[in-house]
Amino acid sequence: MAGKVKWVTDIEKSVLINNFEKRGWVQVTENEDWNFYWMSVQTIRNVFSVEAGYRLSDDQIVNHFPNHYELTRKDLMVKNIKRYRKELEKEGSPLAEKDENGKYLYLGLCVFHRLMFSVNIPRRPVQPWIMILSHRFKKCVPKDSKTSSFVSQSNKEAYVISLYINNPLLIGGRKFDLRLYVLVSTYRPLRCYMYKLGFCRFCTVKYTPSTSELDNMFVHLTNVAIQKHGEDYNHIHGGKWTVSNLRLYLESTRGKEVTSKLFDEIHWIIVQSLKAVAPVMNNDKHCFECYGYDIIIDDKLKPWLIEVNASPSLTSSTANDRILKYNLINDTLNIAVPNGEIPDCKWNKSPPKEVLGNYEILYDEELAQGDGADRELRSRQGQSLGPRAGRSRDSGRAVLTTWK
Ligand SMILES: Nc1ncnc2c1ncn2[C@@H]1O[C@H](COP(=O)(O)OP(=O)(O)OP(=O)(O)O)[C@@H](O)[C@H]1O
Repeated sequence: MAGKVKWVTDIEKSVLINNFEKRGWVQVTENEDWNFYWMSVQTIRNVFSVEAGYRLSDDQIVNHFPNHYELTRKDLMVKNIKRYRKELEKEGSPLAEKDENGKYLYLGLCVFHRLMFSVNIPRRPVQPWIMILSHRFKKCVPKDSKTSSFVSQSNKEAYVISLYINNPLLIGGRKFDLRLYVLVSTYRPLRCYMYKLGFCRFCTVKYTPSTSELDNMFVHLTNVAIQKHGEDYNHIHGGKWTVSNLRLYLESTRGKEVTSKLFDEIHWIIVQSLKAVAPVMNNDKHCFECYGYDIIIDDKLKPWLIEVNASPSLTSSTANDRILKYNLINDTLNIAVPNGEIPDCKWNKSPPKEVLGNYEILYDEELAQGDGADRELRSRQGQSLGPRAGRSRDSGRAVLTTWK
């Protein structure tokens, strides 16, 4: 058995197990010597807890960073993005430029989320809020803009409340969101990859911003786990579109230039969210992580980051889904475990292009060295102003946003 990777998982999904078996890896239990552990977020907490006293050896790797929640908990993500913006502002970075109303011109990345323990909603305009409580959803609208409060059955639990995007881009009258996969192999230096085969998840019932339908989950929540219980759920396509279909649709209905700008902005948001958490992330050399980014596009074609998932679902709702997720894991393993051999966590985590499969480099801090904020901004302004005015010749090596 020497020389073969020994794997464990506590997530019994065929797309994982088929990939391990295809490589001729050997299954062991967590109490035996293992090299590769694809684990849930609960297990990673235990592995890295002080009480566990676990020390991973150089030939062991895992699929999470210990404090991934700095990115994947909505309120912490917001806190980190705010801190990142302040730091850029202090440095006098042009990226932190604001408009005349004090709004960041380039760093308005995500929906406003807030962790709350009481029931008062921060005072804001009449826009609805979405409240997430113990994985169950309750939506609420301020009763009126002055009181901005509502009655809760329990005020002991923690809530995350988020400003609700009530003007989503609709296709066929339906709301959808994007699920994009992003692999981070190291945070310092930051190196991340974008998976080309993301998808859109559509609601089964036509959208209306009317408050009378606010309780209708089939109108507002794009989660497959919810939509599959809808009367109109289609089990063949599962209410999904590939991102490339979305791109084609937008190019033909809105034009190539705005579509390109939208995708550039999506890539920009993802890179900036990762840069915001990089300084606080425990960049343990045994770790890599494949995140599921959830993005909603509004009717002005502005993308909003809703959430980042550390354990994106590996459940397959359709035949295409199964192929996609199998390939996602295959390509992820090819990057995380070079040549499928016993891992050495000290390798430089810079795989050759040939093994990337459907991943492409989204950002590589080492290649970007010397590019600096000015250059990033120039490329961003170039995109916003139109036909790539500010793009510099080789910046595309480092940042995907400049060569899509
Ligand atoms: N701020 C928002 N504006 C508009 N729609 C939203 C917003 N937040 C969430 N949604 C909708 O609700 C759905 C579920 O939200 P979200 O993914 O944040 O919940 P969750 O409980 O964290 O779900 P999971 O972790 O299972 O993905 C999203 O897919 C999206 O369709």
